[in-house]
Amino acid sequence: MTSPTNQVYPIVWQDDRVMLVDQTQLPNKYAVVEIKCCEDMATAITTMIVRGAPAIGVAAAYGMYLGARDIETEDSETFFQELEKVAQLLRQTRPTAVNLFWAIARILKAASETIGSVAEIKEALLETAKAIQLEDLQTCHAIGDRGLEALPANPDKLCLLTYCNAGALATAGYGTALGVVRSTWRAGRLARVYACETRPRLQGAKLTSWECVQEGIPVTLITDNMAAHCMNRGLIDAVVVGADRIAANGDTANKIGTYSVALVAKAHKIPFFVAAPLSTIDFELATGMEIPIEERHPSEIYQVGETVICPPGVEFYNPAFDVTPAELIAGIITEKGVVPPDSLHKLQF
Ligand SMILES: CSC[C@H]1O[C@H](OP(=O)(O)O)[C@H](O)[C@@H]1O
Repeated sequence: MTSPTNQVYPIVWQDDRVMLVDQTQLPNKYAVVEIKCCEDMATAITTMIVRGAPAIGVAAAYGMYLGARDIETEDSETFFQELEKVAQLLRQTRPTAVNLFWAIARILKAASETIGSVAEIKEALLETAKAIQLEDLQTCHAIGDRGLEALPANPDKLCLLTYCNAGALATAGYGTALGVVRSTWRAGRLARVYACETRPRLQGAKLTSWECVQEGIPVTLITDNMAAHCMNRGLIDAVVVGADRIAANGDTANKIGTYSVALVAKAHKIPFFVAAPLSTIDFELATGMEIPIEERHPSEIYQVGETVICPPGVEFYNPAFDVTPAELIAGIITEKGVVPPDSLHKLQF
C-alpha cells in the first residue's frame, strides 16, 4: 500500500487478514491480494506475489500466525505439533532467503516462550509478526542512512547502479539497496540511479523503476548486458545491491547476475556494496558455497510475456541466485554500520 508521501508498504495487516501488493502485476497494475490462511501465504511467496528476502520473512511471520489461528485445539502439545506443520509448509516455499527461516524460528521461539493458553499464544504470534515487520522498516531506514555515509565523497552527486529490486517492495518498506538510494536522494547527493532490468523476472525493470518513478528519483533502465559498458564509460560511481543470504565469510547470495556485476565493478575499480539487515547473515554457513540456490521453472526463461523466445527442443537452467565472493565486495551495509565482508563475525549477536 502507499502512503501520502508515496512510501510503498508491500505487506499490511488489516483487520483479520494480510494485504499484499501483488508484485507480479506491477508496473502495469497496482493490485492488492488478501491473504487469510497460511496456505495462501505460502502460495504468495512461492509465486512471488510477495518477494525479496526481508519481505519474505515478514510474510512468513504473518503466515505462521494465520496457520496458528486455524489450529483448533486447546491442548498445547497438539497445538505445537500442528504449528510445526505450518512452519514446514512455509519453509518449503523458497530455499535461499535466510530471512524466511529466521522469521519462522523467531515465531516458534515466541510461541514456546509464551506462558498462557493456546489463545494467548496465538495473540503473541500476531504481535511478534507485527514486531518483525516494524523492526525491518526501522532497519531499512538505518541501512539507508549508514549506506549514504559509506558512499564515495566525490563527486558530490552520485550515479549509483543497482540490480534486481531491493526496495520497499522487497522489505517492510524503504528498502535496503534502494534504501541507500533513497537516503542519498533525500540528502541531495544522488544524480541518478541506473537500474539493471534483471532477467529473467525483470524485477529491476518492473519494480525498481516503478519505485523510483513513484518517488521522483531519476532512474535510467538498462539491460543487464549494458552494465559493463556503463562502467567502462565512467557513468557509474558505485554499485549497491541487496542480499538474500550472506555467509559468515561475507560471500553473498543475491539475484542471478549480481556476481557478473561485481566482477565488472572490480575490473573498473568501482566500489560494490551489499546492503542487508543483520538477519540476512547466516553465521552457520562458513562460505557462500553452502548457500542453497533456488532453481525456478524454465518458463521464466523461455517466455517473455506471452511470447515464447526459443524453439522446442532446448533445455534450460534457471538458478534464481548466484554468489558473489567476499573479495569483490567493498563493504556490507547493515543497520549497525558498514563492515568489510571479512569482519562480519564482529557483528554476531
Ligand atoms: C532486499 S533483498 C531483495 C533481494 O531479493 C530478490 O530476490 P527475489 O526477487 O527472487 O525474491 C533479489 O535477490 C533482491 O536483491
